[in-house]
Amino acid sequence: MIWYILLFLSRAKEDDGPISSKDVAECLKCGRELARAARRRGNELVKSGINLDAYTPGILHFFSGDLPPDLKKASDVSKEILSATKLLQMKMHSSVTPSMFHSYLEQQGVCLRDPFCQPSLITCSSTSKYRSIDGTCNNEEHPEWGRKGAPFTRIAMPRYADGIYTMPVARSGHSLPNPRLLSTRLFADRAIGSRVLTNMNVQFGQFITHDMLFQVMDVTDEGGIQCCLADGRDVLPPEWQNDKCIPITVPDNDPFYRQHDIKCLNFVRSVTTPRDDCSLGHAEQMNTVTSYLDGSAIYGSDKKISSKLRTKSGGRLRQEERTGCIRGFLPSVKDKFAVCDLRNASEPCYLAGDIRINQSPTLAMLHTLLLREHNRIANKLSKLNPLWTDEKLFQEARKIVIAEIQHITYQEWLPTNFGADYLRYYRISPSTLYSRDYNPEANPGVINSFGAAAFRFLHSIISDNIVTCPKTYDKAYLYRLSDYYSNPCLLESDPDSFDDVVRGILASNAGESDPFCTGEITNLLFKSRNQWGMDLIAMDIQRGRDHGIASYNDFREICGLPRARTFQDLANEMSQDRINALQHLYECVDDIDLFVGGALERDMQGSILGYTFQCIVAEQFYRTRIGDRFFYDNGEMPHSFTTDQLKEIKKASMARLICDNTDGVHFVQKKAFEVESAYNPKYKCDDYNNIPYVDLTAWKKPSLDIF
Ligand code: HEM
Ligand SMILES: [Ca+2]
Repeated sequence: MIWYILLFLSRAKEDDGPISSKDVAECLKCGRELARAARRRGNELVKSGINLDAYTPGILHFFSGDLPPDLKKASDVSKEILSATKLLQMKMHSSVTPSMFHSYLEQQGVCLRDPFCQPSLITCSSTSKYRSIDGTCNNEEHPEWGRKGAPFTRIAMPRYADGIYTMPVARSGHSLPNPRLLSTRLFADRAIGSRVLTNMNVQFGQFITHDMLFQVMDVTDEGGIQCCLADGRDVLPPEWQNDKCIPITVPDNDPFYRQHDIKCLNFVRSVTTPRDDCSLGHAEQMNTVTSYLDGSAIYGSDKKISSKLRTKSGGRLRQEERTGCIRGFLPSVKDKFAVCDLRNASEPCYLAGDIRINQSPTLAMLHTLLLREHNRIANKLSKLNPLWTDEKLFQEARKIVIAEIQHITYQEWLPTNFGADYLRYYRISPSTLYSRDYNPEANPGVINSFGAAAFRFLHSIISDNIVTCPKTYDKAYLYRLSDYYSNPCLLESDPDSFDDVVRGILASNAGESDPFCTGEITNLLFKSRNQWGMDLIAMDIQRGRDHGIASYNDFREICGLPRARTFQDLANEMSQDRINALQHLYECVDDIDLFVGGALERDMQGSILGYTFQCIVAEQFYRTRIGDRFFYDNGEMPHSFTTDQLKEIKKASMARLICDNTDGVHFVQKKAFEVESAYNPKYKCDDYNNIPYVDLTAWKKPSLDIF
């Protein structure tokens, strides 16, 4: 067999083998035509009325994802590359397996030639003291690393059925288990609350997710893609389906959807992007935001958006005033009904650096705190340095806000969730003052299995309700999450509402990190005015397959666990009843999806994750720290903070962020990601010993230092 592969590859290389250079050129040409035809067909389908209706879960899903126009070309080129790769594969002898084909492509290095694919023309100024908005030039050798629009990186070979892009199948060649069935059988709704974590912990997790990654679904030039009959009673017949459709079908006996007669949940494949050299090969998905933890959800990932968000005076971001409130609110979007699910135009719909901002009121609340923090800092800096220009004030305030977010993430959020011991073990914790770990060889790109599987497990800690709490703390009001998707109006019912939401999120417990998930996300996601919505867990499983994420068993091996040969080999990591459930649903232990297997593992001590997810999440946060030239505590760089400044930044905390940016929240527990207790009492905001204050006088410069 090996002999045959070698012979085959060497013949192919000499051009007189099964594939000649003429064949390759033909595949590239036809690939382009096929991709263009698919695009025309997609547009025609939408124009002929197969589109997403208003007030449906499908359209709300598209509200929180749009392909920026400047990334459309990359998406189109990648479709041409994928079609060409498929055509080339079809020209191969039938005995050529996907992995042999992969080796062939690697050896040959066949690339699409398109002006778009010229070696990157990014020019970097080596003296810039500040990060770029789009993530370019952070790494001086690889200015494209971590940029908006970069491909997600992989730490395992993809498991596409054809090795290129088709959805994965079981070892036997049968279909993998239905994602909705897996969701109902393994991720049932049982209201178990975390004993320790607050809902602020959940909200911050979603915020840093949105800073680091955003995979968007494919769209046509005419609008979003519909894969189900409009009433959800069935999938569309194949001749009416866009080729990016991967709808989730609902089993007949479904415990929830049965009563609503829903058989199909709309679902569309993610946008793909070429590798940097436009080489032929398997699909890579696109990250449409900067991978760095760099506040991109606040400031935007491209210059145009960033500029739209600024006042252009005093270094401030745009904000709106509200009667009865001291502090500002996020600016409003122009066309509210295009991205929010409002009952009337007086309800708010906000604009920020990330389009997902309005997905829930608590997400918009955290964005508002950070907007206020930026403007608070810009105002202080301007008082300290009256000669600083708008640009200087903006960049310095942005740099401080990003440093605070990185500090809160690495010193507060990660240890709370994953255990301080593990962070030390995986070398994630930064040092006491400066760290010197920047490694220009480390690609800070987001790992596909982190975004499409491991980090999504935190969907299990979302709780049913949004809680609000008045100043007196004598009552708590509960609002169902599903009544407020894409509608942040809870923040503005009256002048106290914003602070009531902050008090509520600090006083309410997150869900437990277990494979039980609230029906608010597994039955009612984006329900709008309907009685039913989508299933986020089924989507997580389907998304993992869409991205060709390697199996759970592959990741066990990558992370250092023995490969399981039988279901029983999982016994060290999982309880017997979970093993039994898996055995009941999957044909073979190799078939288990990463999302499912990882979610069912026992938690590591002190962590909300099991061994395999912990390993992937740790690898990601390690890369995010050591691969970022501008990481906040990097020392000895032209842009490094001075010792006095860094000491101040390291006083930042979630509790302080709340104290400084609310009108009427005057008491906060020191560890805001954990519930109040005897060991974590509330302190007054002016108790600077217990809730330290970041003193900005360390930023006062001699008056000549204007820029
Ligand atoms: C109310 C709370 C939340 C809602 C409604 C929500 C909803 C969603 C939706 C609709 C998607 C896109 C699904 C897809 O198309 O594949 C998504 C993706 C994701 N979510 Fe959440 N989520 C929430 C909270 C969280 C939290 C707390 C975390 C983690 C700490 C998280 C992590 C992720 C990740 C990593 C992705 C993939 C992002 C991407 O690739 O663009 N989410 N979420
Ligand atoms: Ca970012």
